[in-house]
Amino acid sequence: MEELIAEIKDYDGLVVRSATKVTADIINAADNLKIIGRAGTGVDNVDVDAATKKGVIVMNTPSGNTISAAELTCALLMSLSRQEFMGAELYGKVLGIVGLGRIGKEVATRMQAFGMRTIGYDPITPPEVSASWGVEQMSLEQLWPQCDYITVHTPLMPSTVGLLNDETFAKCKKGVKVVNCARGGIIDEEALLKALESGQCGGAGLDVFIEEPPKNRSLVNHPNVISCPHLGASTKEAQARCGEDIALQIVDMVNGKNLVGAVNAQVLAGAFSQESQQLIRLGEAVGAVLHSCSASRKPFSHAHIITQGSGDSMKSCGGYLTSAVLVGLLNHESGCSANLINVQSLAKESGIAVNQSHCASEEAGLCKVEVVADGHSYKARGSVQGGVPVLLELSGSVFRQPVSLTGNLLFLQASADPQLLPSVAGVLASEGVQIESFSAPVDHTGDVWYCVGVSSLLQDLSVLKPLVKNVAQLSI
Ligand SMILES: NC(=O)C1=CN([C@@H]2O[C@H](COP(=O)(O)OP(=O)(O)OC[C@H]3O[C@@H](n4cnc5c(N)ncnc54)[C@H](O)[C@@H]3O)[C@@H](O)[C@H]2O)C=CC1
Ligand SMILES: O=C(O)C(=O)COP(=O)(O)O
Repeated sequence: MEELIAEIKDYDGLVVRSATKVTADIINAADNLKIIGRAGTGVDNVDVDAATKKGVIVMNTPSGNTISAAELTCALLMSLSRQEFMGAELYGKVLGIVGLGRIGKEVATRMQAFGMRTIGYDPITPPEVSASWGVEQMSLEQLWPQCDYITVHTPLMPSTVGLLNDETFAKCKKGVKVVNCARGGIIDEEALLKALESGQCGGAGLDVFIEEPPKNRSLVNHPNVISCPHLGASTKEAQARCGEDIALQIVDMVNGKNLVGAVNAQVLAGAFSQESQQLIRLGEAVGAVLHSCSASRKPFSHAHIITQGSGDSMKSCGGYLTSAVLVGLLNHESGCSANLINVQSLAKESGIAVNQSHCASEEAGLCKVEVVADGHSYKARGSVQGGVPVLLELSGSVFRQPVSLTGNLLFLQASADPQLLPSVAGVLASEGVQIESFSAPVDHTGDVWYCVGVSSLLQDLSVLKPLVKNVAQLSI
């Protein structure tokens, strides 16, 4: 681990199997890290929360080793049936499969070839789906007493820790044989040892342990246990598949082509088209404008993002557009390095209440944002025109021409005044800054917002203070 912490600093990507524990310390030491690729299924060896907070994508290759893990499970079931001089046929016996996902399904169809009756339980896989591959679903209460063999194929999570425990072993047939090729702890290790000692459990095939390799050897050394050191995925074929899958998935992600296998970046799914990229740039730019214009009144307490338009892209972009706006709002905060992966959790940590809604309308796609900082509301409305993000309105001031949200921009709030432009131009010229564009609001009453495109940002914004009520600048 020390070695990885020292080495990881300059790397953009990290690919691991299950033995490498990617802890928060490793993730936080990785200044450039953008992606953690798990060449395999379970991501319980990666601190996914820490990665998400750091804005790092975690991705796995969930189907590359399915067949290998299923085959090892079947090999253990067969070995358990013939472990002694006098064995027992699998034919006609009942196999209970807890977890009917990828591996559970492959185990079922293989063991049916031996004439086993396959029953199972899964809270997500519909009974009619598992029935189509020969597994009758039932509650665990109904399942335990019927099984001659039980195999578990769930992820390790609070609801699956100790699925087989003292209480559930007691509900099983005496002499039931169990296999765990999923994760250590799904079958409670102490309960299993007790059941093996009492004969309630007639044998166990274990590929995984709570601690790997297990320091406590009581299960491994038990005469009725057949054990492997986490070899379910260790075949040439599975390793070739997982290695190739993770490499291709990372290359696709880096090339902005596709996002496959990400476990913590749901917001990015479907955000790779050119249209989505333009909307993301719009969201970030609108967020950045509101960040600059409300600079004196932080922190934000509320952000409401409304998408408007009838097109499919506007209906489906809410998730990533909201995140993009938040990136623009938060990215310039000191010490904050927000991106689309971590920004929702950063916003939550900063106490910003975020709302998102969509309003179907015949108008072209619009992104409207309202933020509240120190009790004051700031609003912006923008869209994408000709592939470029533009600002149409800022806090009640509708611009005569859409403001192109690119380059160096100055936002000025002042009383409506035709003399403002020449006065501002004079001050800017004396600072060596040229005006490249100027957008005035339609309205001429009260305090209004102007936007000025400039050749470079001002060193000292206060030179404009005598002319305006409020001034902000940013570079997009
Ligand atoms: N020993 C090894 O080398 C390998 C182990 N694995 C492990 O095998 C396990 C299964 O992998 P896959 O089949 O690919 O996963 P999967 O995600 O396709 O299937 C898991 C299934 O478990 C179900 N499930 C969740 N909670 C449950 C509960 N409380 N009771 C019953 N079912 C529940 C889910 O609905 C899902 O259908 C994972 O833990 C994975 O890490 C995977 C590959 C190799
Ligand atoms: O893919 C999984 O979940 C596994 O348990 C396989 O782990 P491994 O890649 O063999 O270290």
